Amino acid sequence: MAAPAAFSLREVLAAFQGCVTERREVLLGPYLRGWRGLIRFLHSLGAIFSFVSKDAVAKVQIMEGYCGGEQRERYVSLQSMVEYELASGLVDLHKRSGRPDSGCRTVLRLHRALRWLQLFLEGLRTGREDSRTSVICTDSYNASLAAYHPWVIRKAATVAFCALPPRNAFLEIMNVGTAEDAVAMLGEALPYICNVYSITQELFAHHKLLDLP
Ligand SMILES: CCCCCCCC/C=C\CCCCCCCC(=O)N[C@@H](COP(=O)(O)O)[C@H](O)/C=C/CCCCCCCCCCCCC
Repeated sequence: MAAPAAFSLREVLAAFQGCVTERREVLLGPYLRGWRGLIRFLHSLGAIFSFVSKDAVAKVQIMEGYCGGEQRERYVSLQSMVEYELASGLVDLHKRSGRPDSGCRTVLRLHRALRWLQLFLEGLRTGREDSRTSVICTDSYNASLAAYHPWVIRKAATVAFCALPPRNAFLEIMNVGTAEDAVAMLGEALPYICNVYSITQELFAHHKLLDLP
């Protein structure tokens, strides 16, 4: 069996860069490719993060199922997905009904995680050489995703963060070159990630989809 491809920050950058169209639509193909790239990186951090990657993979798989399914033309962009799922009554708005998870609900979970990523990468980029990745990661998590997780997940996440390598070693395993090269590439990648986040936030707020159960 072929070994899984190594993580490439360049590919993640290209995916999030290619996500947004001139009409400010967010294309699901590149969006999910960006997530696949990030998950590859997570795998390289070891088994302690497997509870995180399992959940992220499950969510990406749900979306890939929709994007390759019978209604695939409705799942080209986040905008077309929201329009289709709302018009067809596919989204559980107040309580989960036992139906398959909607695309809107699933993307909302990834979208919240994207906010964590934005804060984490910005913390890494601007952090001092001797700053601790675990602290940057915990602070970013507490300022974003933690609000949506029960105690047991918050605890497990906080314990796992302690296993993260120091900042410069972390930057070096990004496969971009030196820590300085990685910082430069983060500076390039972040505006694209922020743009995808803001457009999605606006779209979900507009349709009152930010609290889906
Ligand atoms: C540019 C390269 C450097 C950074 C690379 C970071 C790689 C990160 C890859 C993936 C990020 C994690 C995505 C996690 C998605 C979590 C979605 C979620 O919130 N799920 C919960 C709610 O789902 P439902 O139950 O409502 O279906 C679910 O309960 C969560 C379960 C698992 C725990 C999630 C903990 C999240 C911690 C995020 C930090 C990851 C640590 C990365 C270390 C660098």
